[in-house]
Amino acid sequence: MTGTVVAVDGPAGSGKSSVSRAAARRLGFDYQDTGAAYRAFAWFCLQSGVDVKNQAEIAEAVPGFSYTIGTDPDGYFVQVGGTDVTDDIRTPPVTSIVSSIARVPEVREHLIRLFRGIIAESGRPGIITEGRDITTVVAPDADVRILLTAQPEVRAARRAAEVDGANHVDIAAQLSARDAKDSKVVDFLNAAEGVTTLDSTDLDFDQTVDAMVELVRATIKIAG
Ligand SMILES: Nc1ncnc2c1ncn2[C@@H]1O[C@H](COP(=O)(O)OP(=O)(O)OP(=O)(O)O)[C@@H](O)[C@H]1O
Ligand SMILES: Nc1ccn([C@@H]2O[C@H](COP(=O)(O)O)[C@@H](O)[C@H]2O)c(=O)n1
Repeated sequence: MTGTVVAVDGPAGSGKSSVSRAAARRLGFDYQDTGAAYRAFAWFCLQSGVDVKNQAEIAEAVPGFSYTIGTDPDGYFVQVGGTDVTDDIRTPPVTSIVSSIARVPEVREHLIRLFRGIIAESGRPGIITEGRDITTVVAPDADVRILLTAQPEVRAARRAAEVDGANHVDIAAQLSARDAKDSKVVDFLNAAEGVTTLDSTDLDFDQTVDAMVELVRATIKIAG
């Protein structure tokens, strides 16, 4: 039986992966990073010589995509056909094409089925799944639905702090370009009905994790 399902959406760099993973660890839940699947498929297309400007070619590559993700927050990994791609999917060549790949309907249909299967098969008391369309498309009936956001300049500053010598202006432009492209496919900038907005602009990392954990615990208490 599926436990508590938590859906988290938000723009690039809003803290979806890091905060969701830390909250899952605290709650003893599984954690599913759906952006990793789109990135892994983009990596697979590059490796397979698919013309990433050709939607038909991208769609034809879908059946050959074999994907595994670790949902233990302490055992995160991403594999494509047995190859570990956990780090490779975060590199600029993948990040620069992932939005074009993610807008192909056959890709979305395939991955959404896969995400729902992973949620259904979770053996833990709950699972936090994060991405762009989790609260609205993948798991609209989730027990807890959160839009995690932060002001664009704050998101860019946090991302820039991850990389030595990063150019803050370039990073802000990249985040905003990706959000503009992605938000043509799904709306993750506005909270859908019933979705709670968690704005971390003025919160530090631990305060944001505390707020997410509290939202989940409050729901479990009401339900139980
Ligand atoms: N409230 C916060 N205070 C300070 N830093 C934070 C906070 N939330 C997240 N961060 C940091 O911001 C950076 C971006 O977070 P993260 O990678 O989790 O975002 P994301 O939404 O998953 O991004 P993307 O969509 O690009 O994958 C990380 O370095 C993370 O530690
Ligand atoms: N539910 C989702 C999740 C992700 N995407 C696309 O994947 C890209 C990478 O996501 P990250 O969270 O790892 O940054 C993102 O830019 C989207 O193009 C998606 O469409 N739906």
